[in-house]
Amino acid sequence: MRYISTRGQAPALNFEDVLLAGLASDGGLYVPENLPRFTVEEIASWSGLAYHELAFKVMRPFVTGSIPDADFKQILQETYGVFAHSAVAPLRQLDSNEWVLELFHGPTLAFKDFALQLLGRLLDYVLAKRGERVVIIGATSGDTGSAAIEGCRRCDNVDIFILHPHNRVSEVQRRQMTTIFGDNIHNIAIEGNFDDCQEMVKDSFADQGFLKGTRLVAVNSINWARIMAQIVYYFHAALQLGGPARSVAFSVPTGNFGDIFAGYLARNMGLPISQLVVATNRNDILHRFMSGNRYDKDTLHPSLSPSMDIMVSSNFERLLFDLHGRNGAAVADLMSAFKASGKLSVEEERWVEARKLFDSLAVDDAQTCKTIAEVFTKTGELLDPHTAIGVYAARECRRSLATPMVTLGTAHPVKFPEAVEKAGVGKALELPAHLADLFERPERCTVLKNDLKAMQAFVSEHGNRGKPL
Ligand SMILES: Cc1ncc(COP(=O)(O)O)c(C=O)c1O
Ligand SMILES: N[C@@H](CCOP(=O)(O)O)C(=O)O
Repeated sequence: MRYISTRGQAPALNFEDVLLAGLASDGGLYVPENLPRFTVEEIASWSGLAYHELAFKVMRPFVTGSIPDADFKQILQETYGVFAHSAVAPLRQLDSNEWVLELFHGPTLAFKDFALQLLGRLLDYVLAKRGERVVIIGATSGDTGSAAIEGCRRCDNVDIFILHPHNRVSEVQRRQMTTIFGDNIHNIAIEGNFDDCQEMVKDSFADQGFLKGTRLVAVNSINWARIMAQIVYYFHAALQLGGPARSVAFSVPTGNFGDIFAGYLARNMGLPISQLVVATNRNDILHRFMSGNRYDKDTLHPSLSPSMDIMVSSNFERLLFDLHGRNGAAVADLMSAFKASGKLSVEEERWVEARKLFDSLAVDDAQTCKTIAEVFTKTGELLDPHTAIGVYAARECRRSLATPMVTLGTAHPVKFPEAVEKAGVGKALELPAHLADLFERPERCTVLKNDLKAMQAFVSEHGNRGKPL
């Protein structure tokens, strides 16, 4: 499998090189040159497979030529063996034909574990084979950071730097990152917002001099391997609900557009998905695009769903690439105009094409709390605020009551006590056993100004197991 850039100017890479990349050298994002497509019969034959076996069937075409089948199978078995639920991603029914896919049974209690547990193991495998060390710089609004640290902490050949917006993640999320010690683990709180952190990561790919020749790898969803792993659970859910013989709809709490883009790819790979609902909080740039063809930058507002406090949505570029007939030059022009003006819209017919599949809704904090309370009272299922946004948007945007609607349950409510408390459900939240002493553990974190050079200087000073690069 070869991967090409959405801006058309970077060299094509194989899976191993795409895993060890982030942004392409032309500033674009890597996507498969040709997406594999499965027949309905083939997908139907996967019914009843264990999660790791299904993961192998879905992802195999993406890694072919880079990772031998036997090694990939073993990596997948280990990856999904660490999840606390035997079904890995269980479905919970809320109402008639309405479901939540619980994606929070991994070690850090968010959907990010599905990809980052795999990514850590793949990096270990590939770097050991190459005898190479890398530096990771990742940006987090709370969940990617801890999942990436957990996924990579045992990697011998990785130094990981995670940037989070100072005082803008929940305390549980912060502690999940800052209480993990190791001379290759570095937490940096940036005095800015998530978009500032994300921009620093992207700017670092553009100018890597500060790394003195060490390779820079991404753990955010700009890394193709993240998206690849997230495709699998759409197949997993649909197969349990009568797919592929019937269509399924999904509602996805959305920020960087990675998770929902994985659903879009699952559909293009042959899985009958009739509708994808983009569910945002008040940081609603994606909703404004889907509802009115306006992708315009705005001010970023803190919300009760902090992981989705994102303005510039990385993976939207991957969708734009497809909407423009995979014309890299057109995407490069659009993205440079967006960089200059902070505004983007597409030709009417391209937007209409997107709207055939995508609907959207922006949900405010009050409605988020109301939904947490309502669902808890009716079903006993305690939703985290991100998932609650997905459930409310699913109910509002649903096209057919006859089609199963699955909301992705992206995080465990215990990570967001403020929202749960505001919802007034009166249920005590208990951290799982492996995190029971989280609030007693010492923390380690460096606070830095919102300044690219200061962050890069910190990385060069500590990038070799805490020593200078
Ligand atoms: C709990 C939670 N829900 C939803 C999202 C949105 O996912 P994406 O950025 O892939 O759209 C995130 C992070 O981005 C998250 O941490
Ligand atoms: N919500 C994320 C933000 C980063 O998104 P990513 O999927 O591109 O890593 C987080 O919790 O960090």
